[in-house]
Amino acid sequence: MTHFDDDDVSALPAEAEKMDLPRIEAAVREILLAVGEDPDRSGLKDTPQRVARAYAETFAGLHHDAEEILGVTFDMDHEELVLVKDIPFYSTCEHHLVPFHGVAHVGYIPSHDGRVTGLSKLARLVDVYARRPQVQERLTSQVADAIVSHLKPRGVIVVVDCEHMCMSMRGVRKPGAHTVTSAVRGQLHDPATRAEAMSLILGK
Ligand SMILES: Nc1nc2c(ncn2[C@@H]2O[C@H](COP(=O)(O)OP(=O)(O)OP(=O)(O)O)[C@@H](O)[C@H]2O)c(=O)[nH]1
Ligand SMILES: [Zn+2]
Repeated sequence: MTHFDDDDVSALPAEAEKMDLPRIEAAVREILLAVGEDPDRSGLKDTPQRVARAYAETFAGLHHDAEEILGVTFDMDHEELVLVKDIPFYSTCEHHLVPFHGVAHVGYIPSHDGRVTGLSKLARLVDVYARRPQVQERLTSQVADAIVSHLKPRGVIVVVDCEHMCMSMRGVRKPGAHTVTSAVRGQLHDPATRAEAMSLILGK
């Protein structure tokens, strides 16, 4: 089995320290054997190590939480909708361990005391939950609920639009099919407020 030397370690994401990379390597080697491949042929010899390194990145969100991202807020006199749309992300379907990917639109109406977060933090929050074995519905509600817990906003809307590789490349084989999920909290349940947010999300 390949092991990580000093050069490899410097290329690893920090989260790798919390993962058992040799165990991932051993498992990948087993999968290659099980499907009828020769894991010792030259093209595959470094693959278990590469996959372990890639998984450290793909599943890095397991070792982060919303508090790290939304723990610091600042005051701003803005009590109306803040929306970051078209946040691209990649996640991993927990049923088949293949990617699903697309965009998230994340909006909230700040609390009366003006607790606001940096715009980039909304995109980082999406990644914290995307970089895990996931289903799209849970990803959507986790992002909304993290914003509710940490920013105490008056309302939240999260809309996620994805293509699932497990539906495109195998199984039902419907490339191009999109799955759209939404999570709405607080004042964004109000039809007019929700309609305004949706028109901003859908507007080009
Ligand atoms: N609700 C939901 N379902 C998902 C998600 N990602 C994948 N799936 C579905 O999970 C289901 C798993 O169904 P199973 O019948 O257990 O597995 P399968 O035989 O591989 O199913 P097929 O994909 O239909 O071949 C499939 O219908 C997938 O489309 C997701 O994010 N949310
Ligand atoms: Zn799947």
